[in-house]
Amino acid sequence: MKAFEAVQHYFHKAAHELGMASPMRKLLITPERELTVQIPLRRDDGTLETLVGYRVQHNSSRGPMKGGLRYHHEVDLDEVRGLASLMTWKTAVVNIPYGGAKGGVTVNSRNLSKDEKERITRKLIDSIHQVIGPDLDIPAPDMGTSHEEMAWIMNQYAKYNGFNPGVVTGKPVEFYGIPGREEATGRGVGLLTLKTLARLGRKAPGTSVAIQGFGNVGSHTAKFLSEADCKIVAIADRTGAWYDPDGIDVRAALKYVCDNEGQLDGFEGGKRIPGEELLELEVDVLIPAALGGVIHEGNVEKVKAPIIIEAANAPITPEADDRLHERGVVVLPDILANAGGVTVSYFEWAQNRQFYKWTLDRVRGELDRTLTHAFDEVWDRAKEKKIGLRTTAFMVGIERVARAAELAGLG
Ligand SMILES: NC(=O)C1=CN([C@@H]2O[C@H](COP(=O)(O)OP(=O)(O)OC[C@H]3O[C@@H](n4cnc5c(N)ncnc54)[C@H](OP(=O)(O)O)[C@@H]3O)[C@@H](O)[C@H]2O)C=CC1
Ligand SMILES: O=C(O)CCC(=O)C(=O)O
Repeated sequence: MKAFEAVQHYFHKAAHELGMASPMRKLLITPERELTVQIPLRRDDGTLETLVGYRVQHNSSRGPMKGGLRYHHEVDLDEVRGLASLMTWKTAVVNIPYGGAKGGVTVNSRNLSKDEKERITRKLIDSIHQVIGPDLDIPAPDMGTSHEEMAWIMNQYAKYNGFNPGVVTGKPVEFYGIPGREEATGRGVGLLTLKTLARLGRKAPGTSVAIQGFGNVGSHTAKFLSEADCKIVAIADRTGAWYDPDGIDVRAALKYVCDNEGQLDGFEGGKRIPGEELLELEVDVLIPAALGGVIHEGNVEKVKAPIIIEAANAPITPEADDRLHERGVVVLPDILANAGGVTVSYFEWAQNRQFYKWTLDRVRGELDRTLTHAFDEVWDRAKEKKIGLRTTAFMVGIERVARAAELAGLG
């Protein structure tokens, strides 16, 4: 199943539980606008490459559309469509006043110099500046992008539309960003992992955790959970996976990637194992925090963890999700588990609009409160109605979006 079809599958499952009629389903599932743009890239060596970029604006019923920008060689329109629609349900589950969007450029971000990344980012904004804006569509970081690209977006957008820092979130803290955005997704994943453990009557200290992906989300998740005395037994990035049943020294791993261009290659704090084996380890908690579709029909029977927290977007295919559900594996779905990032993006946007600075304590406090509320709502309803956590999270999101669409007169 392709990315957008997979999200539609979950949508229809939840819409069925809600008894939603098909005209409303059609309205909510159909993206409002999709843009495909050409990005000519002059490489540092003078050669010309033509890249393709996308921005899909899925739904604006609840407010300006919001979602990250991914630079990855597997990006295509279908993937961006799927991710954009996930954003619609994610912002609704945590009840922040946004719709959903996502963007991407098909390029291997690891093969780009900083100057090349800057040229790509500015060209992309040249092509989409009319359809983004603080009241329209607000990009943010995702795989392969960081605060640097967000600063260039703010600057390039200003050339067309004037200074307005609320056009993009995830900016450098000293350049209209907010303290705590960089850690926010991982902090949220960590916090909701602890809440899941607590609801299952398990204690955090000593809980073994394997994390796939050691970029923004994976590394901050590892840090948060190791500080909560969980035992991080495996970590991985594109260069491989590292395993130590006694626990990896997360601080050493963080320092290592900091000193080695963001990658774990050469890290000596664990036994090197093939990347795919990380997903099959006997651990209490498995946290995919990299690509989509990594748990699929081909490997789902080998996945042994009783708890999976979806830090990545769409890391489990629907076929594998069904099997995990049948086996009683607890899966905390992406639209709830990784919503910490967009939640703090909302705080950044609000701060930008007020020209007022929030403290890190305030950001963390509000983030924890927002996520706890959303988690409790989804968990309690799922248990009460005996419906899976993913379907329940979609139901909560869909209800809010449908209600807004009706109130706006579109229903
Ligand atoms: N950034 C955010 O705020 C949010 C991100 N997400 C989702 O979280 C996931 C990770 O995003 P983010 O951390 O921002 O991205 P980053 O680009 O910061 O990091 C991605 C990480 O995944 C690793 N990776 C890539 N391919 C593989 C692979 N085949 N096997 C193992 N590891 C791999 C990368 O390794 P390497 O460095 O070697 O390339 C890197 O460690 C994505 O699914 C994203 O959509 C969700 C919500 C918000
Ligand atoms: O911070 C944001 O606005 C979006 C983050 C994102 O792309 C995501 O949650 O998948």
